[in-house]
Amino acid sequence: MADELVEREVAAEQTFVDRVYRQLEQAGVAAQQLAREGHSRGRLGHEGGLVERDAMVFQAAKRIAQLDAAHEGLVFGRLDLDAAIDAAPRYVGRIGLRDDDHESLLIDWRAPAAAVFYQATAAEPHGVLRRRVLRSTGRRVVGVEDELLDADGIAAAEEQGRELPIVGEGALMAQLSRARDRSMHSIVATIQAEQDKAIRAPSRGVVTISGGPGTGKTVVALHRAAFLLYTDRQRYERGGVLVVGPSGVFMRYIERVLPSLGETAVALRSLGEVVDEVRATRHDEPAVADIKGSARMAELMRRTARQQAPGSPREFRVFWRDDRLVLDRGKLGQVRRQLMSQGLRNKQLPRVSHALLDALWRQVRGERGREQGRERFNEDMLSRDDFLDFALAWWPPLDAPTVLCWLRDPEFLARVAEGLLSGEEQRLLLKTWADLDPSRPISPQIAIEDVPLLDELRYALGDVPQKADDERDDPIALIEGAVDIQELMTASDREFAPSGRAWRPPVSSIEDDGYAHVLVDEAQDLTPMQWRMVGRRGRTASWTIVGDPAQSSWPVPAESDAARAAALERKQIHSFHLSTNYRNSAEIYAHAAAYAERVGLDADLPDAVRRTGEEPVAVELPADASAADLEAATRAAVLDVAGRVSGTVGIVVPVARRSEVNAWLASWPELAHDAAGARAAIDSSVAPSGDDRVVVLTGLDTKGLEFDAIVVVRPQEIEDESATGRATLYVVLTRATQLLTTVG
Ligand SMILES: Nc1ncnc2c1ncn2[C@@H]1O[C@H](COP(=O)(O)OP(=O)(O)OP(=O)(O)O)[C@@H](O)[C@H]1O
Repeated sequence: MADELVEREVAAEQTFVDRVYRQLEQAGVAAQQLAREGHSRGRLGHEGGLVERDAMVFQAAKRIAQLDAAHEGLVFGRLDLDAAIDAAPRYVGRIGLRDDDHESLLIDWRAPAAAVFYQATAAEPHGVLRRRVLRSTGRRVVGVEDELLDADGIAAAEEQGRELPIVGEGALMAQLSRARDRSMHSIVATIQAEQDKAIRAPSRGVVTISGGPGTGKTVVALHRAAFLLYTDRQRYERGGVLVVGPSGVFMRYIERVLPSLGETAVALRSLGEVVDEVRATRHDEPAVADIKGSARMAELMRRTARQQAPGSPREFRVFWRDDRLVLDRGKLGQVRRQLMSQGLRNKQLPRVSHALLDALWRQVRGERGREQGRERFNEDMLSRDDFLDFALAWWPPLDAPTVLCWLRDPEFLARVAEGLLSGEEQRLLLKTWADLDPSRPISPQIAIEDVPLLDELRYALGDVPQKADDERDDPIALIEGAVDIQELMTASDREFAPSGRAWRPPVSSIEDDGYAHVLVDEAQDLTPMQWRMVGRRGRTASWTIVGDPAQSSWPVPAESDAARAAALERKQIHSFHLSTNYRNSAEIYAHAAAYAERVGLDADLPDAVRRTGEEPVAVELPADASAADLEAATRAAVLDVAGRVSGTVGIVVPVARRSEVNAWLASWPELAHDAAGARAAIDSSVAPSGDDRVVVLTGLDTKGLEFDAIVVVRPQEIEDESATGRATLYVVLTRATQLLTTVG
């Protein structure tokens, strides 16, 4: 009987869903027609606007269908309201859709009319009698999950002949228990009331979202990005939305959420990719990362950007008429200081030749020379290769990678680091910079921690001014300094560039860095230097900042707080807090919370709502256990959990054991062929392919991710690995949805 009832309800919903898809196909036809007409009609008045909207809806729906056919349907929610409000059901979907009469058929989840779907509770039903979530596979409805919000209301409705049965076990629990795969999924169907408030917060100033592990901070922030695009598409599409997360692995984990909501106009960048055209993927060791992240590096970069280019000429001599003119160190020093005082280094390029000519002209004393005058002098000088070569070699246009490479020289570093860095700190930095080579692309040579330094240099150097085309052959423009830098560099490069690399202007300009909205995830981990870098992208933006201080891996929180405050200037802050852990089973989270308490982390402890009956398992090895014992115990643990969950398994290891454990995995035949088809991925940092179910990660790699099962190898070593090892281990212990085993 109960099954029959469910079947009947599912069939009824299928009828509606079929209608939605038919309507969508019509939108598709309209969209194609629009494309054929070259958009000419789209801009004309009311009718054109409607056709254009059809096209947009169709495109968004196509993207969603491609991405999520196997998981989530376009239509996911239904509300039955008090007849006094509306006796007809209202449907909520990932996009909005109208029928032929332009009446609403499906409400976009972000529209004000859909808010009640998320905000109604039994205590405050807002006129909602029943909330229903439709579970679908592609176009097929496979189940419904109902929630009763107003029992008296339903009884009254049934008296009036409306049938509103309650079926299913609750959408949230069904959603939370599903097996995890390699991607984060959208939660549109089950957004909870406290999350909805953060998603729909007005877009002014800064919205902060805090909460303990697994409370949905990341997924909520992404839905907020989609909400902002919906509410003010023009502004956010034109200005851009930047989402910054901790790692490439994390960005790949979250990259499907926004497209599955129909949004693609968002830049997802890991901290190693925030600067255009730069892509760093590896971390420095913790001691080096701590130095490179500290606010002192801003001063170091400022000083570096003001140094004379190593290897540049220090003197210029020329005969003109009856005079021997000399620019020696002292005179050049004066010109340098004068130019530097006028603004950013590259911005002075157009003034360089003029300033040098001034200094030379002051030395012209002979009668013949004075009589011929300054104009003639300028013309003569500017037609001499030796003068132009000198000018450009002495004050070359500089890009940030070239200047960063200056720091590989110990003497240079000692000079600029005076009073800023200890000898030991300089030694640690040199270890990572000694092999920098300015003639090779910079990205593969640098660590994630170097990227903010490059950005700092970009801003300290300034952009190289572009020369207007009509000034090309104008000698006056040349004197004014509008030299064609590219052409002249070719000559001077031959002599002065370290390896003959011709200088090219960077493609990106610091003026193009700004976004309309900046969303920072795992914000507790940003170093002061990273805050400065991200801050530059959001000077005029609204912000969403997401984090949990107890999960922080930055050792000097006060320094970071100051940098964060500076990045946000005096923007108004609206704070939201999430209090339910949707990831971990209650058993796993109790274990992690007890750990946090034991080691003295000041953790924000959310409630975990889902019980599985599976307690975490601790496998204890004797202190003198051999490598073979550790491997055997790890293998047993991994095979055990891999056999009991159908989704992903993470093996978390100390950094120093990473390659060792990867080698083990490669030699375990069971893993390659286990019953559930698990295949070992070799090392997460090389981007395992999509169907790999088992991955090896270090503690820091796990930030923001989740797995059905986690096996932690030697947790004590992870804790001892860095100054913030306890927080890292706490992160690791909060990654599993179903099973947690530690092998210690
Ligand atoms: N309302 C919801 N409905 C269904 N699933 C949810 C909901 N809220 C969160 N989740 C799920 O809970 C898990 C944790 O979410 P998320 O990763 O966003 O949490 P977080 O607060 O960023 O975690 P952490 O700080 O530990 O990295 C995800 O699988 C997410 O899909």
